[in-house]
Amino acid sequence: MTEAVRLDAVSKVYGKGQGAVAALREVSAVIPRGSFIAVMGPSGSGKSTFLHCAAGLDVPSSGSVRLGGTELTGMGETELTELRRQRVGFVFQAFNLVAALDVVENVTLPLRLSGARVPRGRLEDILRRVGLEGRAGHRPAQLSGGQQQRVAIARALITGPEVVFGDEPTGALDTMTARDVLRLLREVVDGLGQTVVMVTHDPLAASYADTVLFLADGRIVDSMSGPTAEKVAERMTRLGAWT
Ligand SMILES: Nc1ncnc2c1ncn2[C@@H]1O[C@H](COP(=O)(O)OP(=O)(O)OP(=O)(O)O)[C@@H](O)[C@H]1O
Repeated sequence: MTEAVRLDAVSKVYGKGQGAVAALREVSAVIPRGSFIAVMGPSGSGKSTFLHCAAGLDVPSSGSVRLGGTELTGMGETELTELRRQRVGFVFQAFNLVAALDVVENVTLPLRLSGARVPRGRLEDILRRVGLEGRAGHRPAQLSGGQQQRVAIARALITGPEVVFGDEPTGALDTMTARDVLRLLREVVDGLGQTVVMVTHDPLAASYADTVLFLADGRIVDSMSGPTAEKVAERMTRLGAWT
């Protein structure tokens, strides 16, 4: 097994003194390359903090994060920015597209920002995979929510990242559209060998993953392979998420 991401005893404390909050407490996890991982847990359990530390968006208070063998802890902000631009992709709940740019311009933005050439073949392949080949010249406002999230997924894939991180990527979508987007994420794992790590509140979304990690109070308290929506919901209820 090759490791895409490895966290060793990662802790994150926000604030100081009396007001300090331990968002992560010595979390260790290995994310295998080519796997689809969902991160679940009650509100405030540390899911976003986990994702941000794993992706180099946030710096742990202690412990080690490695992306494909590269140690992130100790890196300066310039180095981290470069790493985020070239080696990871992000998909957010709110799509975060640039309204004034069309589909192709949004998708290729990460490459253009780093001064890289846009490989035509890859652009066409990715647009086809996400089902947007007929929409290349459309602006975000001319697309449905599901289509906008497909643009965001294409933008996350264009640099050929080692890992795509999703923070509630289906949180703003209706159930049917969310399913389409989840199927697409599953396809990029199965078809492209992409690694995907996704935070979600939704047991159905988590059921598309290979493995679900459950966080509670800043710790990984459980994991589940071959999840079903029912089993995930049951586990979440036991964690007190919905009481
Ligand atoms: N920038 C911050 N400053 C202070 N405390 C923070 C900050 N970010 C998160 N926290 C705290 O850290 C803990 C974990 O937050 P985090 O956002 O990681 O949880 P979460 O599981 O993603 O929550 P949710 O499901 O509600 O989005 C919470 O107690 C939160 O209030």
